[in-house]
Amino acid sequence: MAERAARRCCLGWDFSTQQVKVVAVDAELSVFYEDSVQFDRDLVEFGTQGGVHVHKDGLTVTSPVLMWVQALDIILEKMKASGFDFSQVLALSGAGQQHGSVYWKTGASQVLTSLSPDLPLREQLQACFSISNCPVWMDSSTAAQCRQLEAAVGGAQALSRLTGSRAYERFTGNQIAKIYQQNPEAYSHTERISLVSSFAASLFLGSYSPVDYSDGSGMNLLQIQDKVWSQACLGACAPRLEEKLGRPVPSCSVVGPISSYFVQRYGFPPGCKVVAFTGDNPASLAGMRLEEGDIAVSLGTSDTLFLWLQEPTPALEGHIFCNPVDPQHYMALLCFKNGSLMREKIRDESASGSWSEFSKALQSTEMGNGGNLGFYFDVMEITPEIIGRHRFSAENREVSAFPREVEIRALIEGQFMAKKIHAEALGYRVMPKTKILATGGASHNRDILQRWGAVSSFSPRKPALYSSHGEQVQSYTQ
Ligand SMILES: O=C(CO)[C@@H](O)[C@H](O)CF
Repeated sequence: MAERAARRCCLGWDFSTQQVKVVAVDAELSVFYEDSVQFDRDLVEFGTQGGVHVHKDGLTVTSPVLMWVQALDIILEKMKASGFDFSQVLALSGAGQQHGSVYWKTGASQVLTSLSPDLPLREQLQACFSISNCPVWMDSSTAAQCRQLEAAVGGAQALSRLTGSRAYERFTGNQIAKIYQQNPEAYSHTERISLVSSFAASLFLGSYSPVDYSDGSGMNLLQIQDKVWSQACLGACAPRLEEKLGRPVPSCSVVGPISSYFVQRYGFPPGCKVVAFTGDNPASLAGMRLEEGDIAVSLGTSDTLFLWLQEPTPALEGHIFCNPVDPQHYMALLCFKNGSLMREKIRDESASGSWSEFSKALQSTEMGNGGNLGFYFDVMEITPEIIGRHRFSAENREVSAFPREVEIRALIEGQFMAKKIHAEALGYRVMPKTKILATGGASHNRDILQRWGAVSSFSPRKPALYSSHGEQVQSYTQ
């Protein structure tokens, strides 16, 4: 076989809710390799749905940490089997679903630093976690811990000024507090707590990687102005927490060279740099090269709307994170939990599980949906905190059902109107030069995007709308 031309590159990793994905990017920023492991499809023994387990209480949501570890084993073996030349990898970094937390058992660091290159990660890390099922961002079971934290620091607004957000159930500090309160023995046997992003970086580093400022802003623990842990918040959540978290670092930090495990097992060069991983949304802001005044919409498992800010403007709704690109700046974010999983449910119910049927329904109905409005929250929504499906006819009467085409348009228009209304309530404004950039799985569906463009073009300043490929999407007026 002809020798493959050497192609120096960097690897980008995404440890998201539903999959682990890798892309290889060369010096011309061309993606020449990508692969993914879908948890539900490729790791069926873990029995997840959408990559998670929703517990019987309907509020607790977790994912098995060993599923994430094994997914990495699988994807690296697939790369190796495909003949991927790891020796050309100069550096790697990545993203993780925000707010999720991983609990390393006392003694795990010794295992992590002395991995045998003859064995997969899962086999060696099997006994390294004090909590097997990690709380993830879809969890909403920590309302009590949220109230305790807000009370400890002087209320919701005070907490928002300090950490960029009032207390949110999915935020890591409240999740740690719940584990300390309900499973004190596991907490006492935990020597390190990582976010999903820093957990992934730790696997490549062969030691504990620090939390970065940007993803650390999603914990209700980091003072976003000073970039240090808030002693008041740490103390309100759990004892001796700071020693389990380590010191946070700027999101663009090189945290060290790749572990010898990957050099010997896969052929990475010993000098391959590991750059701090960060949260999926901060990574999207960085990857999309968002500029001041632009707005990004990420249509993923969750839908998020975010933008670059020079100054923090903490409020009681939405979040302010440290900026992943410029540590002196910030980013604002609104999160909508009923994102792609909600769209997939309506697709299955009203379009026979087919995206092309879904698109046809959007094409066959008018903008404004004849005055019919719908809001669909099958799981407890974050923005705002509400659950259930709520449909209203043109006569403003609540109805129990819509015809299937009307239902599909009501879902999409309702999701985008909610984003616009909540964003404007926080002061986000479409400016003359505003670009709206779309990313995430659903952004590949032009029919969905064009409805977002139509909704956002309600404003007099008709912003330019771009897909995840960077192409401008002409938003129909229908
Ligand atoms: O909770 C969120 C952001 O605050 C979600 O967008 C998660 O990051 C999705 F993984």
